[in-house]
Amino acid sequence: MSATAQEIEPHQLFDTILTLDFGSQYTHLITRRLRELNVYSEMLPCTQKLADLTWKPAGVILSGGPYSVYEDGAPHVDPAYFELGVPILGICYGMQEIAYRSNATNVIAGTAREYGHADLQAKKVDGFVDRLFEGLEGNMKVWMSHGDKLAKLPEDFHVIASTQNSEYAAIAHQTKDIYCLQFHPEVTHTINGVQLLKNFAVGICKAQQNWTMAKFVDQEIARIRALVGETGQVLGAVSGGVDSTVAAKLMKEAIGDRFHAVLVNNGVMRLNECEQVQKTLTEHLGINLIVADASKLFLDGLKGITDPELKRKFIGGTFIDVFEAEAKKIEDAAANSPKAGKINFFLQGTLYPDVIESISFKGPSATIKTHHNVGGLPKRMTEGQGLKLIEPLRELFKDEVRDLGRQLGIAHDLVMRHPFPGPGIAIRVLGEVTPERVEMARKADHIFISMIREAGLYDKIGQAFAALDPSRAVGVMGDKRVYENIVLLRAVETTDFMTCNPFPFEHEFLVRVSTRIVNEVQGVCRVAYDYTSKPPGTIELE
Ligand SMILES: Nc1ncnc2c1ncn2[C@@H]1O[C@H](COP(=O)(O)OP(=O)(O)OP(=O)(O)O)[C@@H](O)[C@H]1O
Ligand SMILES: O=c1[nH]c(=O)c2[nH+]cn([C@@H]3O[C@H](COP(=O)(O)O)[C@@H](O)[C@H]3O)c2[nH]1
Ligand SMILES: NC(=O)CC[C@H](N)C(=O)O
Ligand SMILES: [Mg+2]
Repeated sequence: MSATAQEIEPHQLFDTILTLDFGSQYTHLITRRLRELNVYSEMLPCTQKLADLTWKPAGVILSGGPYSVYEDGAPHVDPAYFELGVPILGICYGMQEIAYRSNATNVIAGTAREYGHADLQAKKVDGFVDRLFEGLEGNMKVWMSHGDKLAKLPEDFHVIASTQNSEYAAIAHQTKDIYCLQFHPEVTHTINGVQLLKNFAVGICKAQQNWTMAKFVDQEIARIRALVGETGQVLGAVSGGVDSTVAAKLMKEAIGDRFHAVLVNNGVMRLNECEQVQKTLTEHLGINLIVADASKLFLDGLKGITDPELKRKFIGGTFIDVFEAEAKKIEDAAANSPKAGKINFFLQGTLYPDVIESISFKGPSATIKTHHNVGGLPKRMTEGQGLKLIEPLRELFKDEVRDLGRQLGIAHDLVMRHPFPGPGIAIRVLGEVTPERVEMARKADHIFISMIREAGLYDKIGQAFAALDPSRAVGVMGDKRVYENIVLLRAVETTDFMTCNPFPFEHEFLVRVSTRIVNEVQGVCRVAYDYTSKPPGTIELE
């Protein structure tokens, strides 16, 4: 990355609150809540040394975490942050860490663990420590999740709020800008938690609330131009999904037709999807999209594969083969023309949750599905062809990407599309994938999604699709015995796709969908609705 491109990273442009992650499930919510307040925030692992940080945060938050500060091997913060001269807020583990640093006997295992609601009473101390609870002087419902507690007040600290169980529910240093909360202000169960974070970030750290999408667009376009230079060419894998479409539009704005978008028809896309995506991207967004039809290659190769992970591996690997071939074709076609030149960049729609997943301080975490690991797709491409990655969305959450899409003038329907996995219908045809089975799943999915749209439910649902079960069932159709396939419908409510609940359709609606699918999709005689939440299920069935 060139020096100019480095200079305009968001944390250089916006006052940034740094959240150091000690492994809590809620750490990313701290970052989210601050950004909702238009304060830019980034999350780094708790092992981040201040000396290795290339920018100065406006304030530092130490998150919660599953460890006990007094345990062997528990993570500890680099003491240099306390000499940086910016305000510090410790949340739960973060609070215990601050107390422990002051004196190791300050933190002990509590006699009663405390999970859930608590009634908090803020206390006026008459001093600058009152600023954290400014405007929140009365009673407040907060959410606790801890087993350890402070045994005594660290030296030079005041109690600024208590609950019945936690005498030290909030404490603050008498002269330095150090604040600690035993409860979690970042979860929605803490009523007014956002106000507390605002008091810290805006009131105490003096961070400006100027993180907006409009600003991000300008800044990101400038960054891409600096990175790619005057002649650089960029290749992008574009699926028609929200992330790659928004990223592609941004590239188009930044470098025009030096951006080449490629959609791979892998034979497991939805009904008419490739045609529609091509039309939308070309006509509506002015992006020149090449559709590489590799459907036979994919479908032939999928023959006989039943294991979900093997399907993903085969599809991922074949994607790369196709992209490599396309990159070469584009270069060859431009040879001896003014546009001749090597493609030296590859666009990827990586989002912040993927980044968080890979940097979060959780220790070795189990891989549930390979797609959760960042950068699986283009690794061989980037190493093999020496392509450099461009990831314009890597600081953004999904709803921020949607916001960015609207900012770039992308139509509502496109911006609000449900996510669709790269391996497509191949992981929705459970067991072996054959062209006939793909066709059944595809038709059933089309009926289900069209009916959801007609009922005005599409935007209320996080993701919906039809899948095909590997077993068959007996039915009676037109007085004849049939032994045919079972379609599984899945629709979920979710905001972050990490957890979900089944969507509560009205019974009558599902009956109507079922009737249409059985009537219209040849080879299907049963329809079932999946009521599993995540966890223990996952959103996809494979
Ligand atoms: N059929 C395809 N052709 C080209 N690239 C694809 C295809 N399917 C997936 N990709 C690439 O893989 C990436 C990951 O897919 P993913 O589904 O996570 O994102 P998306 O499709 O852009 O957005 P969404 O999450 O809304 O579906 C895409 O951003 C795109 O770069
Ligand atoms: O690009 C992708 N490649 C995959 O292999 C893949 N598997 C799941 N998903 C999508 O990820 C989200 C969470 O899905 P799960 O609960 O099934 O893990 C949901 O939005 C899923 O559709 C994938 N996306
Ligand atoms: N949520 C947390 O940060 C918990 C901190 C610590 N592990 C405790 O149980 O008290
Ligand atoms: Mg997709």
